[in-house]
Amino acid sequence: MKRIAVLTSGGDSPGMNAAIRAVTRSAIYRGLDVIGFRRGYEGLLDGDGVPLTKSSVGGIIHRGGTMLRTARSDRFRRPEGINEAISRLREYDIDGLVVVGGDGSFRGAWALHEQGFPVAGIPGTIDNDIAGTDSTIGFDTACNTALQSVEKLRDTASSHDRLFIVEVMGRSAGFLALEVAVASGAECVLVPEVPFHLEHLCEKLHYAKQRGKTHSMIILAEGVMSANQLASRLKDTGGYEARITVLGHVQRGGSPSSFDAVLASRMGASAVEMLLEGQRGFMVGYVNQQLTSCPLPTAWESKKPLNHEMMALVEALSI
Ligand SMILES: Nc1ncnc2c1ncn2[C@@H]1O[C@H](COP(=O)(O)OP(=O)(O)O)[C@@H](O)[C@H]1O
Ligand SMILES: O=P(O)(O)OC[C@H]1O[C@](O)(COP(=O)(O)O)[C@@H](O)[C@@H]1O
Ligand SMILES: [Mg+2]
Repeated sequence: MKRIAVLTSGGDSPGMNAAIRAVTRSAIYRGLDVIGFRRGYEGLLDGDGVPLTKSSVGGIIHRGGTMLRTARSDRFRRPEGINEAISRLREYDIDGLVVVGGDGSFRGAWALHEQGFPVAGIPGTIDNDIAGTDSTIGFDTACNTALQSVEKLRDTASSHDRLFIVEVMGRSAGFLALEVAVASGAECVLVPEVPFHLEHLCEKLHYAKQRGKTHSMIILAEGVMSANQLASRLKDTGGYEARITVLGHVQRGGSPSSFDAVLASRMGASAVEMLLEGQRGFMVGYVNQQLTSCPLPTAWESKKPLNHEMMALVEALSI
């Protein structure tokens, strides 16, 4: 292997820059050239590659977003897109590609692998919805960003004796919502993995009030329904007046936490080492505090389970 490429794809996440830096510097350290493709698979199809050097990835480890930018690419999904991408990689003399992204990006990387192209995946998404790794790059930072906001909202909720609904990201995964709910001491958490029952939620709020609670926080993952919808259903069914806050894309920005910067650095370096060892079509994972690798389809073939003990904890600790 003489030259590898790296790209970031799907939703950005804090720590992606640290991963780009680690891939680049460890590859150069091992005598390889590195090309960065801008705007994910879209940029790969456009041939938008730039040489990455030791200095061009300097000063980025602490920066949120991704210096290579990212995109979602419909063109790439088509069979001709995959073949075109491989032609582009060959034009650039690339021997291996490192994809930093989520489950969708890994499906794309697997399609390249199935056409015989060497690929490695590094899990980068705030959703943490990737099986085969305990944590994805950006999840810890997003939890801390959301937590800061929930703590501020708790101040005003308690001062005014109010009910708040805080909508966090997660179209089909409740990892972020659950982590933030436990860390903030929220009264309720609603996640896509657990069926939602309005009556049950109203009962909970009712009993909380009876026990003397003057304010409550509901952490809602966006995949369940919007905060607006939940607020109007709570009003119609239980007569509850809720204030709502939608945290939105603020959760995707900011400097990576030390956990994410270290995770990204370790995963980036491992991806290069594993490619050099001859591994193909794999994802780097972090399981029980060890770096691991698994076949890319592990990421989406099995659904990563939510921690049910943590779900129960939200109930038990908000009495
Ligand atoms: N089944 C698939 N086959 C090929 N490419 C895919 C597939 N699913 C997703 N992709 C590519 O990966 C990109 C990023 O996927 P997306 O699901 O948006 O983000 P993430 O990787 O963060 O989950 C998509 O825009 C598309 O180009
Ligand atoms: O930035 P967009 O296109 O609005 O996407 C929002 C989605 O991206 C995420 O932030 C991250 O998801 P992916 O990592 O799968 O792209 C989700 O939590 C959220 O639902
Ligand atoms: Mg995804």
